[in-house]
Amino acid sequence: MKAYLELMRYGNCIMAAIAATIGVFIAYNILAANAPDTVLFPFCGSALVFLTVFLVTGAGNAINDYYDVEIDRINKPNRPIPSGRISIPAALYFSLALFGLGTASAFLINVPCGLIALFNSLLLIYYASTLKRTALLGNLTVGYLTGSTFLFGGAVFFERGGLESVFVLFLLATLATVAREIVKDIEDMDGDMKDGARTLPIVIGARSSAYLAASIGLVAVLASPLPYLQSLMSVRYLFLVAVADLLFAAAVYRILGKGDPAGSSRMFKMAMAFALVSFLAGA
Ligand SMILES: CC(C)=CCC/C(C)=C/CC/C(C)=C/CC/C(C)=C/COC[C@H](O)COP(=O)(O)O
Ligand SMILES: CC(C)=CCC/C(C)=C/CC/C(C)=C/CC/C(C)=C/COP(=O)(O)OP(=O)(O)O
Ligand SMILES: [Mg+2]
Repeated sequence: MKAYLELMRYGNCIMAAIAATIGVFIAYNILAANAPDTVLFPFCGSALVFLTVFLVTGAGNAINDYYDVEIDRINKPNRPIPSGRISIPAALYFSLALFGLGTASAFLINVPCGLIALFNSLLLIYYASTLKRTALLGNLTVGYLTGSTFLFGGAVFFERGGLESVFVLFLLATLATVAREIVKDIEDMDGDMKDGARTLPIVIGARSSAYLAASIGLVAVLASPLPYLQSLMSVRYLFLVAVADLLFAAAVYRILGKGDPAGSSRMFKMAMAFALVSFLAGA
């Protein structure tokens, strides 16, 4: 059981599910502010949103490790599949089962949510099998998928414009994730090169990739006041996201100043987690 939770990277699943639930809450706040007597908070829908994103994210992580087993034997040999704790066929069937359950639960919410979950599931499989080995396109894909958690939450109110209401959260999460994914590719250059992957650092070099990741990360920081300026978030958000911005700046320094991709990737993730807390507190 523990190995399967590790294969799912359940910490990421919880983060992603919380982000999607924040998307529901933000969209509800905006719609209820404009039509207080006609919008009811969807408790059941929120639970299904949390469950769907938890399952589909876990499926995406599992199928990723299924396709990455040869890279991970070099880069991350202690992961469940290369370490032999989970067999390759078991990992595949586990991932497909999670995709099926997650997509089914999304359709229980409404058709737009079901279609987003189905599209994201197919994209996660295509990313793991193909896209992740293409320069920048793989990074943009993971960025969209991570940012789409907010869109998925807003889609609960699809017919009332819920998607548009959370677009800026989608944008911030996508920018931050793309920056971190480029840094992760710098960290994984050895295994990726042996696997014949043509990631951005392999194509343009680690230093140029570091500058691009830093630039995208700093754009995300500069854009971070937007949810407050758009009245999506309270002033509490502003104070808390300032801490996240400092962590993003530290992540940028780690990769540009110290040439430490592993440390920068960890710092980016801490910044993203703290940014999520600021969304929660400010919503
Ligand atoms: C500037 C600003 C305010 C940015 C917003 C940042 C934000 C709120 C990001 C949300 C992040 C989120 C929804 C994360 C979900 C889980 C996750 C980490 C997804 C991406 O994972 C892909 C990654 O490659 C997994 O690798 P690892 O973390 O090393 O297992
Ligand atoms: C909104 C819905 C229904 C689903 C969203 C699903 C989400 C949040 C996806 C986020 C991105 C994600 C979890 C991608 C999974 C694939 C993955 C682990 C990408 C990074 O893989 P590698 O580039 O191989 O790096 P690793 O070394 O971490 O394996
Ligand atoms: Mg991988």
